[in-house]
Amino acid sequence: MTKHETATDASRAQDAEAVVTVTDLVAGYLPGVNILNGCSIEARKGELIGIIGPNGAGKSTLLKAMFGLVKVHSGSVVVRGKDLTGLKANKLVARGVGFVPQTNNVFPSLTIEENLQMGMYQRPKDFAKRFDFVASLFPELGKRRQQRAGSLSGGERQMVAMGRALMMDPAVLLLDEPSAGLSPVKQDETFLRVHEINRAGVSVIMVEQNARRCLQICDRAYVLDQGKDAYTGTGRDLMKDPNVIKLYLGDLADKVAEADN
Ligand SMILES: Nc1ncnc2c1ncn2[C@@H]1O[C@H](COP(=O)(O)OP(=O)(O)OP(=O)(O)O)[C@@H](O)[C@H]1O
Repeated sequence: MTKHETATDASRAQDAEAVVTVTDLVAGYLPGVNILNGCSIEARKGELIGIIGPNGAGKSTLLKAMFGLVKVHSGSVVVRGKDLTGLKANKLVARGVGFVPQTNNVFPSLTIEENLQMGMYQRPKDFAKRFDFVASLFPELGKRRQQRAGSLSGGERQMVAMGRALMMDPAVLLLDEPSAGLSPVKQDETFLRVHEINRAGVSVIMVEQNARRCLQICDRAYVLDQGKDAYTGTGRDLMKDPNVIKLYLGDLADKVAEADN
């Protein structure tokens, strides 16, 4: 049974408090050129939120704007009740926001352990405790802590990058296309790990190109179009929504119908 099929999980999440509320975000890389055009999303405590949409819709830009890497022109990013709009990344990390970029997300010349230390430079005394937590989610990282990250496979690097972001005990983890460039088997493994991270109590906002898998594991998702949240709902509802299918999903709905039968 996938997560979105458990009614109790869904209703629990609906009652939960908001961890992140993004309201009417307008942001872009260049003056006068907005990529986000009034985008609003919310993640409640314990939720796994998917962000999908066509190429160039602004999915990665949304995460970067939330993480202080793209200039916000208007709108707000509120985390656990505090307005953190436009704060720099290091301040956001200290306030409970973790971010895993899509590429160049490990230090290849450093060992796994050193990579994880880099995630904790603001709170080094808690290293051992947090390392144990990360190693409980990713046992391979614990066993191979002295191995250089540059010698790891793409899937293993993704785990190091997620592990590093988890070191600061984030309330919300922002993941930019964690399955990008991985084989189908490794993609499945990565989604499983994301699900486990979420089950360990971390709210997750995940941008994904692999819409079908994303909608299968998330509690709710947003479909972005032209820098705005065009549709939202549970994964299953979105897969059946004619507007979403027309905009983005194509023949995905047939596959869902097949799976239902
Ligand atoms: N560093 C940058 N400088 C200027 N424009 C950028 C930059 N990065 C992205 N853009 C532009 O912002 C728009 C949205 O890009 P973004 O990467 O957020 O889309 P996306 O929905 O994540 O797409 P994809 O699924 O293809 O990764 C695109 O038109 C892109 O060209």
